[in-house]
Amino acid sequence: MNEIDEETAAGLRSIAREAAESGAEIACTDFREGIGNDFKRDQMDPVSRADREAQDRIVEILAERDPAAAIVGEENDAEKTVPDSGPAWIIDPIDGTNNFVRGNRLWGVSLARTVDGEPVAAATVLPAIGDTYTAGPGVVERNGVECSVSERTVPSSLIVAPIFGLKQRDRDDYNVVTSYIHEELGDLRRLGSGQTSMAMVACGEIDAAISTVHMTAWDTVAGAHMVRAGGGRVTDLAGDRWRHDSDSLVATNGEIHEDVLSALRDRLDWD
Ligand SMILES: O=P(O)(O)OC[C@H]1O[C@](O)(COP(=O)(O)O)[C@@H](O)[C@@H]1O
Ligand SMILES: [Mg+2]
Repeated sequence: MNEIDEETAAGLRSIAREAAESGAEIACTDFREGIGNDFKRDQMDPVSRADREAQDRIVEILAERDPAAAIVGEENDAEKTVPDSGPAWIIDPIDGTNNFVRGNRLWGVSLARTVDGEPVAAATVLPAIGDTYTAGPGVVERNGVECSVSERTVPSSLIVAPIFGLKQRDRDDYNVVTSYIHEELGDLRRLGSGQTSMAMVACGEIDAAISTVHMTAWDTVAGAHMVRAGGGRVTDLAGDRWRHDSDSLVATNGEIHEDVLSALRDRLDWD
């Protein structure tokens, strides 16, 4: 973890929350208004005016409050790569756009602040549900109340979210992961928002989130930081510490981590 002093960390966390809330306010004006949307890669990859305008507003705020930091963002022409040196913000103006454009409340505005590629603060705001998750080094809060990962270890009690699998090419892996969950664990949650899924792991609402493939920084960095801040563990399938450029992501409450990794590796014939 990067060494930054407590006051700086608290300031960055508060900027993250304020900027995410401002983005959320913009997005909410279009929610359930039947405004329509375009598509990027395919029909399961929508983008709306709300995504673009929320990101623009967030960028404005960050440029004013933290001008030295680079900005990485999902939409518009923002930089797409997290810099390995110096400060940066990573923005997903709407994580869960498929839910958003259908009028489903499960979408969030998510921000992470990194130093040298490692997160130091994060916020994920779910305005339509009313939950706000924030994290600094070693602490995660939901609506201002400190939280932690679950303590569940019994396989049949675990609820796990696959957070990948929209792309057809990932469906074989996705089927392996869902079979594992159905055959060995308690239940599956597929929320349509990776950031929300990881915030929920951080606060013990679910027990793990899994992707067997690389995911973009705006879908992952804030959530991975929250899981660690809540006492959980985030690695790749090999068990190495997860980074924004890792080729897979396994985020758990920590207790179950080795068992989940080993079950996944067995089922994926992974070496
Ligand atoms: O399977 P893929 O294509 O990597 O997409 C998975 C990602 O898509 C999402 O469900 C939706 O992301 P956006 O709504 O920001 O486009 C992410 O939360 C999720 O983690
Ligand atoms: Mg998005």
